[in-house]
Amino acid sequence: MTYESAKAVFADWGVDTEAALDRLATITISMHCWQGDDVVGFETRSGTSGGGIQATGNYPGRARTPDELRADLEFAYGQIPCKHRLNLHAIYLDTDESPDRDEIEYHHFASWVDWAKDQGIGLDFNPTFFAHEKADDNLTLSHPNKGIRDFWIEHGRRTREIASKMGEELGSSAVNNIWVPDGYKDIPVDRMAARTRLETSLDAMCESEQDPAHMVDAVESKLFGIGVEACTVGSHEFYMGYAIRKGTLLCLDMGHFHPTENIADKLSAVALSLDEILLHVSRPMRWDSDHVILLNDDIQAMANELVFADLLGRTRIGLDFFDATISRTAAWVVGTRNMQKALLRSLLKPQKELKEAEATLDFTRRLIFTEELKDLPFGAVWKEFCERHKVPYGLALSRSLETYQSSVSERG
Ligand SMILES: C[C@H](O)[C@H](O)[C@@H](O)C(=O)CO
Ligand SMILES: [Mn+2]
Repeated sequence: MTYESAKAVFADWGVDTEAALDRLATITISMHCWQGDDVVGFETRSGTSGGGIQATGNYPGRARTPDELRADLEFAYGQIPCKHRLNLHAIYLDTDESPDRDEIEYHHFASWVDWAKDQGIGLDFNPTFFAHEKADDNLTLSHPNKGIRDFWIEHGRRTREIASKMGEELGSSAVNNIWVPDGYKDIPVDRMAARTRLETSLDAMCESEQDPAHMVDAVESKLFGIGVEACTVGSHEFYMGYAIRKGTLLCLDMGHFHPTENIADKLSAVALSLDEILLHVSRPMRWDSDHVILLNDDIQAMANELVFADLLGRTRIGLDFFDATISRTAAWVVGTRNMQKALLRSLLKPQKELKEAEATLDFTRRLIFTEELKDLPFGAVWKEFCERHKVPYGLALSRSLETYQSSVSERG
């Protein structure tokens, strides 16, 4: 079907495809650097990934240096309509020096900022509280040992300063997202002590005022991880309360809840108490497996909530998946485009009519509409979006992804 025919079909439903395309073009997604190298990073002194997260697979082509990662990112961005952001972790420093985590400084990341300027994109940042000998107990900011807590507090402080400078340099506020793996394999007897230590450490880490135009803090909860099955110190309730009281963003990672929980349902609930939300869009499979996101019901539900609850203006959309069994550049491209496709589908729905049906308790009409809408020609509108933004579509995309992958497969 041509775009013009599709446009007419949507117009019959009262939907303006041009308005949807224009809106989609304004939505920026923060693509995570760690899909490109299986969360290894560029430290010369770090350990294994740890912290209960695990990239599995050994597909060829893993980026081994900052230059390789940037080349892969440039290729991936070139296959995704519009400009997006890059989400960097603190282990992705670019330097000949070997600073420990409590010694990192802005200059270790300056090359990323120069590159981001060239690309015309913003950066986000994350302290890295895993893959380090001082995280081997699966306790960092909540560790009973003050020396270990202080080490991680200093790391976190530095990342806030680095994120702030990144945001200032790029003229675009960076999120500094805090996720710690802290927890217990077996049932603890003093959860309160651990949570009190985590709160005190977070307060110490975040005590310096930063200009929100340069950086904002986010806190990310989790249900459990490998090795911390019994208790995660930074649980959802812990961080929801913390974010509301302290005015930070709350990060909702789609892999960090019970498998049957509807994460999309949480958006409007937490949005009533928070100014801004950070999303880690991911795909758990039985656990926090971080599979590449599909255009599936969960992602569509998330996009629907963002659009229908008018939350796009105060939600920062980040991605969080890492699959090392497939081409890493293809993973970025397919996952990011899927997020955009879901948003486009939501923008192409007759929101007013659907809301009216619900408000008047006409649930039959709501059901008929939601089901009939599934047959609308979304693909033709997405194709138009790709063409307007000069990125490949369909088989041409497949060829482009395969050609690039062939060019990096020889990496050692
Ligand atoms: C690498 C990320 O910080 C990490 O995936 C974190 O966001 C997370 O989701 C841990 O399970
Ligand atoms: Mn996450």
